[in-house]
Amino acid sequence: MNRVHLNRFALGDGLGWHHDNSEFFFNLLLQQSPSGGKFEFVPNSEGDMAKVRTALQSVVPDGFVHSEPEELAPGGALLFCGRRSMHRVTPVADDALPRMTAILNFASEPGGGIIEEYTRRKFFGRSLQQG
Ligand SMILES: O=C(O)CCC(=O)C(=O)O
Ligand SMILES: [Fe+2]
Repeated sequence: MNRVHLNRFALGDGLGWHHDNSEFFFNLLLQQSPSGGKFEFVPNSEGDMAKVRTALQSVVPDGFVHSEPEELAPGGALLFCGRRSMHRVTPVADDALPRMTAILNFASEPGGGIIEEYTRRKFFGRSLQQG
């Protein structure tokens, strides 16, 4: 395992479409929002610009975007290859409960899949590195 982080998505928070640079992650759902805050993905989009462009359009064909299973409840988990399949978290639309996840990222080589300074700041708003 190369990295662990906790995500908390409150009202209006989401995460845009992206591919991860880790090999895969274990995503433990701690709390789900009643509305929005859904994990969505486009299977096998890595290197497929047509799929990437389609996902970025406002209207996508039926069945193009997949979602985490409806029955995934807090305490449930996903094993996901975020390098291979573009994914996002839709904005949370309810201020009663934030979506909260614990993400364990795995790399096959020591030091692999480390996220760069720019991405750390964009994702997390801060970084341990100075400057
Ligand atoms: O919090 C989630 O459910 C997914 C987060 C994610 O895609 C990531 O941390 O790279
Ligand atoms: Fe991700």
